[in-house]
Amino acid sequence: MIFPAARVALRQAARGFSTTSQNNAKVAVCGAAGGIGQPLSLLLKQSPLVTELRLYDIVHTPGVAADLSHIDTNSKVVGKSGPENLEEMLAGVDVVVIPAGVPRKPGMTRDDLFNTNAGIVRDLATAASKVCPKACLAIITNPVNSAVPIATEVLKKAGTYDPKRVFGVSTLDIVRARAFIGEAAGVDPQKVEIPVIGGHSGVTIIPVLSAVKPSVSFPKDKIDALTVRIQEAGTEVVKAKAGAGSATLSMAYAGARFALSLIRGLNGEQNVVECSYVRSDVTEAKYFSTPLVLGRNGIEKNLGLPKLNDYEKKLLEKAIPELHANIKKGEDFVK
Ligand SMILES: NC(=O)C1=CN([C@@H]2O[C@H](COP(=O)(O)OP(=O)(O)OC[C@H]3O[C@@H](n4cnc5c(N)ncnc54)[C@H](O)[C@@H]3O)[C@@H](O)[C@H]2O)C=CC1
Ligand SMILES: O=C([O-])CC(=O)C(=O)O
Repeated sequence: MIFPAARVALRQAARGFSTTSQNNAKVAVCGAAGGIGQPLSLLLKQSPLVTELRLYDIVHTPGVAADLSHIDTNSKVVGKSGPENLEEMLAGVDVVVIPAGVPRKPGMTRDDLFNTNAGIVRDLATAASKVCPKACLAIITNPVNSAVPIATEVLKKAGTYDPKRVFGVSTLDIVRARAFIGEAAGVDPQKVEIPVIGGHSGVTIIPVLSAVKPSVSFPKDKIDALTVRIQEAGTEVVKAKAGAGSATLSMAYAGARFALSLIRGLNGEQNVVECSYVRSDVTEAKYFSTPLVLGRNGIEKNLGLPKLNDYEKKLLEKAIPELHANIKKGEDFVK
């Protein structure tokens, strides 16, 4: 006979929610004092899946850590700033989330951030390769399309590269697509499922509206408008913030969702699926976002391209040359 409490514990363990040894995720946030880093760290502090939160930035992290550490959840928070403390903050963590670097101002493209942010991503990946070589890296820093190849080349040089563990975070594109489709179709956005594939900038963002669940049928002009809005949503926020940065709160929400999905996969939970920009042989582009099953080793399985209609195939054709250029720029920076 199994007691009810034991039955619940077994069921929870099977779903990866055990509160015993499985639930022991150490997460580092690099760029933790920034516009994304602070609310992202708050959301991670709220999760029972995170047992230790390490906050790193070049400035202000001790204050952010002191503040968060007063929250009555069962995780330890430490925060140190300055490059001399970077390796200590990363040592032995399971997941490194990277929202470090400058954001856009109106009139800039994500690629305009390359010169400043490329070196930041390179240095953080270098430190990770030394002190947490098995960690999953979740890169939020723009331009994501080039930042993931940069991290990859650094890890390859260090001999610690595992393509199953390096992710570009494109979750905000899915979050936005759900919000906009929910609004347009009059349905609860939380019930909307949609793959957004490709990369994370302008035409490389490909919402697969033909695959929306529950199935909705929009007229052609609405499909055009929704597609462009999802592709340009980052710019919509940059314009609205009028010089005060880009999306931070929605990105923190999306970044926390992605980091927690990674941890659920690492914990052995089944059927955790997220789209993310990763090393890929699904299209001609070396890196591409498609739905992935996340598991104990990072990517368990790449679910590949969803079925595309002719309109979406044209979007894909337009995305590939830009992805090639963005990827090459990132690779060349490290080589
Ligand atoms: N992937 C995505 O969907 C999105 C990406 N982003 C990108 O995220 C990045 C951060 O954006 P925000 O938080 O708004 O910027 P922010 O300027 O508010 O914060 C960035 C933080 O990074 C820190 N930083 C700078 N150099 C660092 C280094 N070497 N090591 C550690 N930390 C360092 C800064 O001190 C600052 O606290 C930008 O590149 C932005 O374009 C923003 C929104 C969505
Ligand atoms: O637009 C930006 O610069 C920030 C970003 O990636 C987004 O909001 O999607």
